[in-house]
Amino acid sequence: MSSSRISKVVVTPVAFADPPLLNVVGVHQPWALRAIVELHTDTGLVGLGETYADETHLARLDAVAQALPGSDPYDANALRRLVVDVLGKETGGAGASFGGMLDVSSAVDTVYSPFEVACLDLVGRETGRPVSDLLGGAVRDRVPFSGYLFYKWAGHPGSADGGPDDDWGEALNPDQIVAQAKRMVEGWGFGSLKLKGGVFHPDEECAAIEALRDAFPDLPLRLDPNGAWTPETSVKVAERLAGVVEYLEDPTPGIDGMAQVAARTDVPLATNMCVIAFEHLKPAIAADAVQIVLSDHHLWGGLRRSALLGGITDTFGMGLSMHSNSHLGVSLAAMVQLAAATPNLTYACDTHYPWKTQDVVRSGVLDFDDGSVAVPTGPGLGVELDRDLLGELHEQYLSCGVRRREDTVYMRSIEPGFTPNTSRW
Ligand SMILES: O=C([O-])[C@@H](O)[C@@H](O)[C@H](O)[C@@H](O)C(=O)[O-]
Ligand SMILES: [Mg+2]
Repeated sequence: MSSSRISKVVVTPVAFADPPLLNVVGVHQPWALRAIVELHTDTGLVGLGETYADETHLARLDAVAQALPGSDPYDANALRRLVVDVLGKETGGAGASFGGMLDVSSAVDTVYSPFEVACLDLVGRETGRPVSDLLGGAVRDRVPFSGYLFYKWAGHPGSADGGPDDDWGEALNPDQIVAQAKRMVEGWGFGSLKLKGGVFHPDEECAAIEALRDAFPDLPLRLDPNGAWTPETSVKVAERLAGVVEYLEDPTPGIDGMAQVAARTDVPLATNMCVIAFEHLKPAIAADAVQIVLSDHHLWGGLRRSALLGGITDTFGMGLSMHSNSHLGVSLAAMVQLAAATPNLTYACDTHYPWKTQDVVRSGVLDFDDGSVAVPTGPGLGVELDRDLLGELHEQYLSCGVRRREDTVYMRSIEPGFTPNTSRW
């Protein structure tokens, strides 16, 4: 049993510049929000976690933060009980939604996650072992990621008061998507590519995938329209892209819809939308609705519960990949430690990392080489906060005016008639 106790908890909301990336529900706002969690111990250690920073979520994090001092960082079960208890009092256990696309059935897993990660970071620092060791040991020394391609505008309309433009340029047709992919592959070495769809008619998005196939004959490809298509359209797309994509991700909403598609195609179906909690696994497996689950420690209740998810997918012969949202280096370190200790990670992980230009961690640890990140072998997560950068990104949070992710609201401020494309085609 450790002698260290959590003595102080600091939750810092930060904002970082985000390009106008398009998706089924709208477009990314000029600023993406994250919260950095610091757990300080009475022995002078600091453990780190990172999560979403929508204001409802922040209030829940703060409520847990107030109750945490005095806790034992080794006692994950007590931490979980504390989160359940605090959220029960504060919220009645209501769920959460991020960006109008990611719903969580219970806030407990999402709130618990950054504290669990920070506790594991602390335990790793105290014992001198990387977090991957605390999850069962690394089975790989590098973690592969896929290049995440987005349709996007050249810049944020009205960016003078909205935030800085990016240097990626416009990507609204197959040639521009191929150019974006070339930059990703040349700059980062990605060995697979994922296109975020749900923006244009499926024929246009299939044409982009076919252009990527011509440009990169050897790279596995994925298309994720976040449920923009009906089951019927999904089957047609699967027929067209059979042998071209390694999987289709959430072509249509819901376990029932995915099951209808899966029954009519051999193209594997992946999800981070219809299986987002443990209670969804049984009906999805029974209906053979999905062949690949995208884990995400931010949403599935931390690293150990994500490892449990990996065991369940293995048991049922399902594939396993990893979901991402706009994130910073603490999250990347946690993703890498988890992936390192997950034997059955059957696909390269998603990451939004190339889209950001700012971070809160010291550089030089999580560099991409050949599309993969070397697993840090030092104590804990293996990353250190840069306090100047943390302060800078916190100032941006205070001044940017964004308090929650609202892709649809932001899109409507530019295209007033916009309605989300869910099940549109
Ligand atoms: O960043 C985005 O716009 C993505 O669409 C993200 O919100 C999704 O949650 C995610 O990447 C996905 O795979 O569905
Ligand atoms: Mg997805």
